[in-house]
Amino acid sequence: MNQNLITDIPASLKKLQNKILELKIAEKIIIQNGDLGYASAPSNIALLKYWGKTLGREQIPINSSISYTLGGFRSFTKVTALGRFFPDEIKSDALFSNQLILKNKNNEIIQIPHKMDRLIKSILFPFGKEIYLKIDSYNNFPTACGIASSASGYAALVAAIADLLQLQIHFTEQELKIWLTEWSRLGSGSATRSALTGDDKFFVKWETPSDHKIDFSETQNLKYHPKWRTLQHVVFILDSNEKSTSSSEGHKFAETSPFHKIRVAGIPSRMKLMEKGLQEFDFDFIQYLSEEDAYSMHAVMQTGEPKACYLNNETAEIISIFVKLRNKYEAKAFWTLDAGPNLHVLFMPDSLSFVQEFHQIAQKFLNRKINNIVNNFNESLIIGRSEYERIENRAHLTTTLS
Ligand SMILES: Nc1ncnc2c1ncn2[C@@H]1O[C@H](COP(=O)(O)OP(=O)(O)OP(=O)(O)O)[C@@H](O)[C@H]1O
Ligand SMILES: C[C@@](O)(CCOP(=O)(O)OP(=O)(O)O)CC(=O)O
Repeated sequence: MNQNLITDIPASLKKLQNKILELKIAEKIIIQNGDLGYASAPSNIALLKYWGKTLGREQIPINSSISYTLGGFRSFTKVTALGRFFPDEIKSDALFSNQLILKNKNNEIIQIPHKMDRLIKSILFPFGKEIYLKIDSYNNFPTACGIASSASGYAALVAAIADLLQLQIHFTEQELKIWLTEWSRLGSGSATRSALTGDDKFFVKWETPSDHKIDFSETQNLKYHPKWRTLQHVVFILDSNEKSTSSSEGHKFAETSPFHKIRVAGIPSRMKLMEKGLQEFDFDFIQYLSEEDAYSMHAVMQTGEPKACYLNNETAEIISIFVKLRNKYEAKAFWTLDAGPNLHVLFMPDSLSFVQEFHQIAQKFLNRKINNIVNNFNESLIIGRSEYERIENRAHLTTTLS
């Protein structure tokens, strides 16, 4: 097996790779030195979490998940085709991993993870060694600390390559959807939930196949009651340092926890209940299901071997403050966590004063300032330069609480 290429790709995606090859041979897709591709993808926060993968399969989750799209927390990615011959300025950087160079907003070169290198090589397989990519990518929020930067990062990268290849023209809508969601999944599981284009992608479901021999995992937007449109989201940053165990590493230990099987067995019924709660606007039930699943995922993380504790003492302390205060005010708000200590709070607009008071009390209790980022923008994945520029000018995150 070639370790540098993803081999376990679904038949539907293989078919699309063949289509790209045919288009290339027919000279309908011609990529020249300097050609560009642009995309911007939102992050997402799972309400029912993906934790653990199907053994022996590439990025097939052990359980289905549901997420809320964080339209304001975005990755912005530009890819440049370099062709076989690198310009001198790139050569002098001398830091490319055969297929790509990743740069951040300050033009600093970032180490390219092996899994990203492998993804790009696999996507560009129909082009052999004809295309090398320069990648400029940045996030408008802290990276790798539990705000799912891998979700937006990989979805934006895949979509920018789609733009470079002009797949919006060459593929049908359904083909483009499969191409984007499946390559994003193969990059980072949670990225598939950030890879849907078009309006109204607030809540997204990613389903594990019912039969584990099936190679395809479906991602789709969920129907929801229109009242959810006013849902607000803020993340309280307790620690913005990169976590020591990446989510990808953490998934590997999930099944060593005695609670893992129990959690996974309960997910199908919870999925149904959550879908119903979203359709009917049963806020209290969504609150209950989300908080329970966040606790149960972290219980699995903390009881595996080796243990991965993504939380810190402050997280537990401020959750306790949150819950006590919510009970007092009967506020419409709930918390959730990713693989990190930072607290995500989702709430209805009439509970804003509760969230502000919670913030004040939590800061007093911890005796320090707690930075927060408010998600103030709703937009799904966008592809292409003009849309990228439109979004880049508008998607500024603000810290508006108190
Ligand atoms: N803009 C980006 N472009 C490309 N890759 C990115 C980008 N942002 C983040 N990544 C990749 O995602 C990795 C972070 O992924 P990881 O799963 O560890 O953290 P996370 O996404 O914050 O975690 P979680 O999904 O649990 O919240 C980074 O180390 C980097 O490799
Ligand atoms: C805790 C989570 O955020 C885990 C996300 O895991 P990743 O998608 O980051 O992992 P890989 O597939 O290995 O890239 C929960 C979730 O987003 O569902």
